[in-house]
Amino acid sequence: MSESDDLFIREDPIFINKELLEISHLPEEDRIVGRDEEIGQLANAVNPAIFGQSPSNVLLYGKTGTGKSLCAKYVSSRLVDTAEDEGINAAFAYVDCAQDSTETQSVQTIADSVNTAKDDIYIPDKGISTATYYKRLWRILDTHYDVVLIILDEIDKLEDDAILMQLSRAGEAGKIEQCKIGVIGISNKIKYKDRMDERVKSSLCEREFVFPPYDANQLNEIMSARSDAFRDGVLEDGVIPRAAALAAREHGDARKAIDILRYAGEIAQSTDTGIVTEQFVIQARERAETDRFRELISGSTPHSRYVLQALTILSLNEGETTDEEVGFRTTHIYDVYEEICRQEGSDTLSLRRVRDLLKEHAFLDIIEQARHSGGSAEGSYTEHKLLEDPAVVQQVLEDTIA
Ligand SMILES: Nc1ncnc2c1ncn2[C@@H]1O[C@H](COP(=O)(O)OP(=O)(O)OP(=O)(O)O)[C@@H](O)[C@H]1O
Repeated sequence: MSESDDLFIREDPIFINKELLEISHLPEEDRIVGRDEEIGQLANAVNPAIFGQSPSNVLLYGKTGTGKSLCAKYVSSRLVDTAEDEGINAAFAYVDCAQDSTETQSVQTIADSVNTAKDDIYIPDKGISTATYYKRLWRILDTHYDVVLIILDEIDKLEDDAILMQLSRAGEAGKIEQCKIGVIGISNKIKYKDRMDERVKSSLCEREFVFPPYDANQLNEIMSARSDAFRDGVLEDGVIPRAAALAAREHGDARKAIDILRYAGEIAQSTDTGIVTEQFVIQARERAETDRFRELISGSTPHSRYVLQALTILSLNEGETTDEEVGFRTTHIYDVYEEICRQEGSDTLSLRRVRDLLKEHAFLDIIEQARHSGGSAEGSYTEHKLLEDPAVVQQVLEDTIA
């Protein structure tokens, strides 16, 4: 091959602005669709910050991909800009509590992200006590800011309420004198509040908003507003409506819709057709499902996966004989689980432990559990049902168990 021959493609044939479809991308206002009301309510709750007063603490609920994080970040960044116009020093910190689930990790992340001056206060990644992180955080807040918003995404993943207690009481307890703190908690679990300590609950849940799922039209609009991620003429007409319809069927998740669109583009890239077809959308949906599920079970132990595999085998076998989704009893799952352990050359856990593992899967919304009363002869029992497509679960488990 001579040097003038092109070994590489110099121009992406499909995407022209792919960042628009990255999940971390924060779209501008004109690309945020159908959330005017939620944005207005949230803005109203934190509005006092503009006058240097305490913003209300807010809890946002809603299923995944309903725009909670997006609206929280958008309103916070607008607040910071508007406050600045009014001569108020404001900032916001974003914590992904799934990643920073301990008190120390979350306080470190907050302190680090507000420590923009980096003059005399040093926030190391680790190596100092939780109490020292707090002390430095309070000092940064009082030295540099009038008001700070703290977004705690997936707040239900925090190991305990300790940081919530600290943040909600910092002013009263005299830890900070000048700076006001507002907390925006975000959760997918509507029951999260029930688990909260009473004192934390009363101060953190001053306002609560529920984000409803998107319908197919809204998903269509959300994706259309980003179709300039693609080169002109690359998207077949039916692609966005098809992706919207698929995502709407599964609880109106905008994240999934955007993932499907991006993957469909990537599939087109790899096939050299130069065009994104509806067929690619269908393949992309399978890939999006598989990826999401792989992430969901990535931290699970081998036995937790064996238990899930047992339920998957039962679901797949049952699917051959009936179209109805049926549940399976714990003892039934346990029998199959024992067989899997034998094949894997592993000891079995007790029935009670397996029951706990099933409960954990239910907590992650991988399965659904229902209690039944079998009448006087049988007593009551629990049935378990896969919420994910069994074929997807099987595919992922094959990859991870192997
Ligand atoms: N109304 C909208 N307009 C434009 N894009 C949106 C909208 N809602 C969500 N998105 C996009 O969908 C993706 C997921 O949204 P977001 O992270 O805000 O959802 P979430 O409700 O916080 O979900 P999770 O609980 O899983 O974090 C993001 O890429 C976001 O940009």
